[in-house]
Amino acid sequence: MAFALLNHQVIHWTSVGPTDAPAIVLVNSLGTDFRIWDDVAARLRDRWHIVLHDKRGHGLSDAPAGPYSIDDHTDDLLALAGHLKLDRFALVGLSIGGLIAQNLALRAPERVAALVLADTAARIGTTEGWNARIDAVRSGGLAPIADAVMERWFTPSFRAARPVELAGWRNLLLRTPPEGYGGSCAALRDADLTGRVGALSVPTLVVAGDQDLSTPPDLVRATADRIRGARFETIASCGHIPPVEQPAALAALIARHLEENGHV
Ligand SMILES: O=C(O)CCC(=O)CC(=O)O
Repeated sequence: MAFALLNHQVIHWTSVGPTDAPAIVLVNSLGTDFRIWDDVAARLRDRWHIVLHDKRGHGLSDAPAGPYSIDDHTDDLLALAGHLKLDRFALVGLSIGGLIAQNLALRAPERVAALVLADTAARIGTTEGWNARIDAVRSGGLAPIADAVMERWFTPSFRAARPVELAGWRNLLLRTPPEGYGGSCAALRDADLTGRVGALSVPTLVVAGDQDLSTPPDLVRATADRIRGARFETIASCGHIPPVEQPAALAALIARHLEENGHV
């Protein structure tokens, strides 16, 4: 693991796999850090250079006072790519990470060889919903929302069969700084790329967990329908966090998309 000072923030990052292989940048979701990608990275690291980071407000990165914007998160990611001298890379974004990925691919399409958007949309949630979540976290921290979040992240069968892992991922959520979590909720509240995703020019795969309650498959598919040439796939027996619940299926979809688009 490593740290870099980017846009005046300490950003925690790591990479695995051969540094001379084509790069994949994985961008994580709200209330998580880059450990959610461990089981996906393990499946891809023989063939690709995998770059991971904790977005601001999360993990071991700085959590400056919010609100943040999708452009702030995108600026941090572009700065990390510059720091690592990554001219061109595949970009895989989960949920808010998918919004960051869409935004980066719109701002710097020449940098993005291929795009995978997982459990995300051009617009996620409502202003009222995000403001309520920001208020809840500001007054009570993460604990009061944690059980409801776990029900959206993971299917009932995962929660029943893997209670110890569930407790661990709940701990990850609980340890997210409230300022960082709320700051990124504001970024979600203020981001609406609906009118812009039609301009995406990068080969795009859009993926949804079939039981995702945060970004349900119909919402995810609606964004895929706006992106020229995008392919839409669902992952069976999966909630909002496929890299944890169905890493093999997600890794296989990513690998196939990159192979089909020559990023090998
Ligand atoms: O996961 C994200 O990045 C945002 C979507 C969300 O609200 C997740 C959740 O249900 O808590």
